[in-house]
Amino acid sequence: MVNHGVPSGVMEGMLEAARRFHEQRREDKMEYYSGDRKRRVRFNTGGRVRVGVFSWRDILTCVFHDDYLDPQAIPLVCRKEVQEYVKCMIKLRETMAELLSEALGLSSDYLSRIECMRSEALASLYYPICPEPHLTLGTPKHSDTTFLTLLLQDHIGGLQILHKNQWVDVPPVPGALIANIGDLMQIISNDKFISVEHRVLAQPIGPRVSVACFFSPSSKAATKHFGPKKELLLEESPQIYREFLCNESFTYYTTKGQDVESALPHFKL
Ligand SMILES: O=C(O)CCC(=O)C(=O)O
Ligand SMILES: [Fe+2]
Repeated sequence: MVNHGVPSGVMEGMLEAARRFHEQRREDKMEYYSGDRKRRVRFNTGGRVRVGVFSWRDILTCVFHDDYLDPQAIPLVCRKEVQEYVKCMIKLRETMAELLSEALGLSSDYLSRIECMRSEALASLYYPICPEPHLTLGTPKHSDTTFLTLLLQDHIGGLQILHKNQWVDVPPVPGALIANIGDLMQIISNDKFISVEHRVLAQPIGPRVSVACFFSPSSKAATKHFGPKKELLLEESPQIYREFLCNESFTYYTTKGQDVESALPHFKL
């Protein structure tokens, strides 16, 4: 868990704003209701995650391409908070990019230079109280498909990671953020970093609010090839994954990738 200088007021403000959006009248949210992934701001409820797998949650997604989204497009009830929070996420991303580059033994500006985290999708998640929690999940088991996720959760709990085949609780810690490695980071690190599988339980308590910031490449970088960096490939760690275009990975994730447990095998050599 990390938190490099995101003021606690900004985090609390973001959680409250997310709750405010979701607790509006249905008619006010429906303006944003859409299944079209090309829309920069969209609201969705429950829905199919994979064949036979549904989620017990509502989601408002705001997509910042190259760190930018027209403020007018953001719902007014959460506009100020979303802008402020994303500004902090962008700052924290720079710190994370440096730390992760160094952890890979690369120059500290490497991940920033390849622009693999220069766009953000900010997801405000709302998990209503579930009357029959044993029948479903808030968010089914998955690993994140992008490079990095910074996650903020409220005090309710329910997030779990899969560790040695066991589900382990990630208890809420006030003022803390969770950093999740995504599949694409696992690939370019040649398995030095692992994208952990996680899920959120449906619960008889709540509602639970969380905010996930998913980082993906800039529009310029999305047209370039990514793959394990040569410096990371040694005799004892031969190349596991092939090169890929981000647009290709995006298409895979939104089509066939929806029906497999993990998309990583698709990228193996
Ligand atoms: O709500 C959470 O705490 C996690 C959500 C999540 O893992 C996701 O949306 O990818
Ligand atoms: Fe996730």
